[in-house]
Amino acid sequence: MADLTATTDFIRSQLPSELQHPRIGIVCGSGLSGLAAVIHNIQKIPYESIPGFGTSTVQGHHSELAFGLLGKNNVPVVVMLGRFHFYEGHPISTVVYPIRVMAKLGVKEVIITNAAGSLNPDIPVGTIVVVHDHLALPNLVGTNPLLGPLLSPNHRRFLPLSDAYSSSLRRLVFRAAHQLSLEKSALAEGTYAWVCGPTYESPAEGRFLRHAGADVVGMSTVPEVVAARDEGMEVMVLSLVTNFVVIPPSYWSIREEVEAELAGKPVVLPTSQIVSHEEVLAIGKEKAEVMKSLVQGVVELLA
Ligand SMILES: O=P(O)(O)O[C@H]1O[C@H](CO)[C@@H](O)[C@H]1O
Ligand SMILES: Nc1nc2[nH]cnc2c(=O)[nH]1
Repeated sequence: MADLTATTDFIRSQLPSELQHPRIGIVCGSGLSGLAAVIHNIQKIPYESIPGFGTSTVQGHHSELAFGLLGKNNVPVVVMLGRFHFYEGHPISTVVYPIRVMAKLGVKEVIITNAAGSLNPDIPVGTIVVVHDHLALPNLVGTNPLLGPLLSPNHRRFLPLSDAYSSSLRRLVFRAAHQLSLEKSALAEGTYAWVCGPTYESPAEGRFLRHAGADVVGMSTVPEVVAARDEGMEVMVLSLVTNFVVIPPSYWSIREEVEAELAGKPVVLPTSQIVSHEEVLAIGKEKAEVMKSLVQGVVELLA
């Protein structure tokens, strides 16, 4: 891992003193970097210039670390305008490096956003899911960001994750939503499944994740959550549902379809939907305002 002190020294050298000690860290997911528009006194540092950072290569992810003041009460924040995904080929330590940098800069709470597919018929596209738990298949089978030697004697060897998603921060989301007069249906609570990607789920994988208890699925966030907890920070995650994961019934049979055709019986084909990153970004754009207001509302309540 790169040297955290060198990274934070470099970052501070690029900032005026009032922005050097951010209180809250924010990660903007696919298509959700519009938050930058409401940050006052914003200063952006390109990822490629920061020691230890990779470059975010995914469409809809800017590749800049922003510092500034957010909300009516001018809370100093550090914002990742774009993140690193494991599927981009970054080592898992690089994926979570900015989170460790946030901790080193003094951040105590991290708000993480992402775009995700819904596995739950009760959670439609456009809903913002307040994540209360996760299912991390990569963590369970060997792609855990905490694999390897302890970073310091202060880090724990066995990190519990039963309380990873702060209940007090989750409460604040619903309070902020109330202040914004959001409809009840705008928010849901649920479990996020982290998959490596970059493929979207096959129907059987979608069914599997749903049966395992996940409500939404995406290719990010959980490594950041794990690293943030490892650094002792409080975490809140908001997933914007940008699409449905297609889960046709497993009993659909092409043989029965052909036999029905040959027998001259009516054939009802399952509706087919193919998810795309363009669709993900389009919904992100549509819902950017709500996400922005919600994050800003939580920051105002927190500080
Ligand atoms: O999780 P974020 O970065 O919001 O992006 C989500 O959208 C992309 C797929 O469309 C994947 O990267 C997935 O993880
Ligand atoms: N894995 C996964 N990631 C997503 N990100 C946005 N939508 C999806 C999805 O359907 N599946």
